Amino acid sequence: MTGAPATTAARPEIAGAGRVVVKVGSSSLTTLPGGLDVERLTALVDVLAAVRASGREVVLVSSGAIAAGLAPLGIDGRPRDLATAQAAASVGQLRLVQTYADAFARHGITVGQVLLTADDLTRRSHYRNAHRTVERLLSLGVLPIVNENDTVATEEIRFGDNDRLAALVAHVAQAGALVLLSDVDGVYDGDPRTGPAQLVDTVREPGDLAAVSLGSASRNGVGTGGMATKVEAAFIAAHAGVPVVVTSTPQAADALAGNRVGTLFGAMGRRPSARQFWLRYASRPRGRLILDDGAVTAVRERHASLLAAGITGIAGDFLADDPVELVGPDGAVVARGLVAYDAREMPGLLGRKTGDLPPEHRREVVHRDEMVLVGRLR
Ligand SMILES: Nc1ncnc2c1ncn2[C@@H]1O[C@H](COP(=O)(O)OP(=O)(O)O)[C@@H](O)[C@H]1O
Ligand SMILES: N[C@@H](CCC(=O)OP(=O)(O)O)C(=O)O
Repeated sequence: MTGAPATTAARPEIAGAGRVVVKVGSSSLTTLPGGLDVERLTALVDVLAAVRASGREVVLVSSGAIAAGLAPLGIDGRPRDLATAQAAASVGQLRLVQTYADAFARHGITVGQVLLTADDLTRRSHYRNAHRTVERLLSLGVLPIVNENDTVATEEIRFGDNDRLAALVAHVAQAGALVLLSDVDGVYDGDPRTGPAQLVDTVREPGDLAAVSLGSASRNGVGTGGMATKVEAAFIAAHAGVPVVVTSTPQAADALAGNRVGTLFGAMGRRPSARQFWLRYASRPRGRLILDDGAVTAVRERHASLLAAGITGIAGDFLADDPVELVGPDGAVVARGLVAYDAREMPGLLGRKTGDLPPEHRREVVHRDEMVLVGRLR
């Protein structure tokens, strides 16, 4: 059931998206003293149920597990230590999905819980698995509700914020649009809490936000990233060819109908292959290859494969097929790619011309098809 009806909406790229990922932040689902705000959650469910009834598919990325666990545990304010946050998430996630399940059931919609750790998207095989699961849930008519698996995620392996998770899910789910819902109705040219600010209507390229200052998270202290993580997530999705609207939760229906609310980030590139997207945004590099100036130019300007002759050093304990960063002599990251050798094989290859190497080592160190250039997002 993909494919929304033809539209005359102000933002046809959103209205016409047959599959949408909607992300809602903690600040929209919880009350100031902590605990779930069932009324606001139910209002959002009603909107999403109507979107489903119009024949579109919906994947919901919902924050709120930690915030929803605070009141039942008698904890005041967002916990600073990981173990307490994990305990709160354990209690809160259950309440969160149970409340969603009940509210969606009133519309005859079955929900499925999908809890992801960063490893599920940073490892290529797991990434494919996440894609298959979401696809199957949708084909069965289930509405997937995604969150980070906070109870097991440790500091080092966290996504950190659900905005970025939502951008990755939009790609994993091959969505046509992403809507990021929060307590503020769009991106302003300055933090609206600290003074008068103007809503940005549309962002077509990163330069459109060059002069914008993006402050910290919301007033009630339950959100994590503030507008900065939303903008970064919006750019990730937009660069992957997925248009994004950043707006407030009460404007969800308008945003999904393609009406002119919030801030639209137009698609900023063709949809990359799953492998390219994963390499660029989701993979976790296991090491670094240091390139000389000639290799930087060859990789960046001619999109050439990386040969041993242009590598001056390595760092990290990677294995063949692991993702690594390609960095210039100044330490700036130029590209990411899948390396063709184990780190322990590399010292004997560095700086040597391909013809001088033994036959088993005459292949590229990183093939151009296994490489993506890394530019600045904004
Ligand atoms: N330039 C800006 N435009 C809009 N909002 C901003 C900006 N800078 C900071 N903010 C703040 O970001 C907050 C939203 O982020 P956050 O609290 O993380 O939300 P959520 O919990 O919904 O993910 C808003 O309350 C807003 O005050
Ligand atoms: N996974 C965490 C949410 C982390 C997060 O990004 O929160 P938010 O900034 O409110 O979207 C939770 O469910 O509490």
